[in-house]
Amino acid sequence: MTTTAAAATSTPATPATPATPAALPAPVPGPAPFPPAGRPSAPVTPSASSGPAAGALGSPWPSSARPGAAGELLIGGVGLAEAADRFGTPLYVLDEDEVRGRARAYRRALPKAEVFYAAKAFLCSAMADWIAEEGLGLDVCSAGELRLATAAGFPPERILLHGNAKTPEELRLARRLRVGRLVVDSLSEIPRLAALAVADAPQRVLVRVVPGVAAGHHSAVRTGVDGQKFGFRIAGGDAAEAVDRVLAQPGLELTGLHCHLGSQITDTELYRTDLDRLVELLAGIRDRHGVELPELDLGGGHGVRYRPQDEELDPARFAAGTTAHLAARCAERGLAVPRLLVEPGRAIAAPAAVAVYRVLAVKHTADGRAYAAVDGGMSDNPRPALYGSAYDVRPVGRPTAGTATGVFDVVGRHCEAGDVLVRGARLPADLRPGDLLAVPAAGAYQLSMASGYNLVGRPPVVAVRDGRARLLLRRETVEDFRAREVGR
Ligand SMILES: Cc1ncc(COP(=O)(O)O)c(C=O)c1O
Ligand SMILES: N[C@@H](CCCC[NH3+])C(=O)O
Repeated sequence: MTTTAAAATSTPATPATPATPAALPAPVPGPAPFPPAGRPSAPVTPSASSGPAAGALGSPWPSSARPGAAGELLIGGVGLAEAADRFGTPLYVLDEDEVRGRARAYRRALPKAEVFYAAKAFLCSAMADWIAEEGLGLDVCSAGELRLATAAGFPPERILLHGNAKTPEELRLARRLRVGRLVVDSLSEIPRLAALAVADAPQRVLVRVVPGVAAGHHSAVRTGVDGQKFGFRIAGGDAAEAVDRVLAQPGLELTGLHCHLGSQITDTELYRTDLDRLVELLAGIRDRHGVELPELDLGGGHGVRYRPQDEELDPARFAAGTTAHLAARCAERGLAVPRLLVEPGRAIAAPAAVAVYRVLAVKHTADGRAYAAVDGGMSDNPRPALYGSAYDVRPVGRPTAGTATGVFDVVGRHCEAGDVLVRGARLPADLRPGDLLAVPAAGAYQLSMASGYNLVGRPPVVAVRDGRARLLLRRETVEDFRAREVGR
């Protein structure tokens, strides 16, 4: 076993690795000094592009992605290698136009619906600004998300608050800020919320229900089924009871039902099955209480491509299928068609970011395996370790055309054998320390679930647009951790 490319003949590679030992590793630069927070930085000069038009790389890369000279990859007109040198690695590069374009696509596809971006996918003040400017609402599920959004100026009436365990403070805060809608998830919160109601402004609420539809990429995110903590089951009558109790509270205005099936769903048929059950419940509520609820929230869960071969859920197809199906079912049951609400998170944020890592070590083992160890890992992207999620990866910053390739596991730097970011990646066989690797579809549930493991620190986020890069979030340092230490 060696730790350089010199012994790469043991790589399960095609064809054989060049016999010459790798050049000395390129120096690994430390983080560059940060420009003042909140102000656009000087433009990063776009490298001369030799590649085809925008979108040339196709999904899962942002549509602005295009190859530049000498192996550079441009996102939003900014070279990733250049950004890595300037801001350090690991680095998350967020394409503002991709976020805005995806938000707009939802509004176009669902012009009569209300679209809420699910903040849990990734939230910072700039993201809240873009979402607000594109006319979407915001789905939050904690006081933290709520405070960040409103501090950034997001209009509270366009916010919807979720949570299976809302604290009394969260309920009070939501009322004080006059949050537009609140999704009820347990019987005990109904009287607590009603007690906070203000006479002139009843709180609009939806009741979260469980239709018994299994959907989502992993059991941990399947929330449309029995036997998990969210919502009220339709089967068995839990949902009907919750509706009864909300309707009995004069301070609460029940506007509709909410259902979130799960996450990373690519089959639109599942939403139609969901609608069948929701419309039956709406009809039951009409029959029992004489009220027709005006809103139906189908949650989020729209799947994206992590690799070129993956399926994705097309918002336009989703929109066409669900609106037609809802109208047909409502007509059958003699119901007025409720307004749709949707809460996509991943589908707006994931494809907009690319994670950039620097290779710190390359290891070829006598049993024919090859590992590329990078400077990030499960602390910035826990998804592979949590769900076995698969990703694409490509080298950036040096020409690779015509280079022999080998199969590598791209591993993180954390002290767990399960800290593997990408399994079985095809990368240049002469991959060496100092090389840069880019991982697309990095914008959702990576930084929002990032941790302080091993005190490595969470990476910075740089927004790119029109050839300019600006730092949104600086790198977390050990000083941030030490600042929280108030005793010893
Ligand atoms: C209630 C609710 N709404 C919306 C979302 C957003 O889901 P996704 O990012 O898969 O669209 C989630 C998370 O899965 C959720 O729990
Ligand atoms: N964290 C999950 C998605 C959870 C969505 C929240 N309800 C993932 O990365 O796939």
